[in-house]
Amino acid sequence: MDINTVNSLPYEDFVDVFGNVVEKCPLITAAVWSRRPFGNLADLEAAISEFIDALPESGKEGILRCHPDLAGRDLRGGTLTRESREEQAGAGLDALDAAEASRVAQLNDAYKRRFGFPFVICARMNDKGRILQQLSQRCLNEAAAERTRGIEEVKKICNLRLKGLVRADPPNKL
Ligand SMILES: NC(=O)NC1=NC(=O)NC1=O
Repeated sequence: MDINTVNSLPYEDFVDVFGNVVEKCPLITAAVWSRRPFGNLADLEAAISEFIDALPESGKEGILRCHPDLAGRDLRGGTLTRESREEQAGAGLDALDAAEASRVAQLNDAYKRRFGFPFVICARMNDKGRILQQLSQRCLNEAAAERTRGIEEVKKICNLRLKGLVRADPPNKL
């Protein structure tokens, strides 16, 4: 779809298409719809980013809490969203051996106990080795730093999901 088509979508279709670009946060999509027309994909990305940045810390933590654990209950139970399932499988998180699965679960729990929100990373930009390394390393950070970093990862996930939906190049004028 090109940006002209995006701009022409009625509200319901816009939310149907873009409602999960931020995992389980269709509110963000519903909010930025009124910012149309978007000049290009970067404008749409910027509108989402600006909405997120304007949230209070509690709102940012809420976005992080909407994310399923990596290699967690939702993956095991088959209740991941399509996007999340593809992302986690792409990083090999659906093929962990028992030791890896146990380590990820233990680190995810430790991370959540420490910060009160889950570890979030853009799975498509990492493989399982780096995700495990980041998970153990980021457990040691301060909460404010992890809230910021988690939101940065949310934006990376969002941008990749948007790129799968909207053609970045300007529509052909010819
Ligand atoms: N906790 C997470 O980081 N979840 C996820 N990262 C992704 O890239 N997809 C997810 O579901």
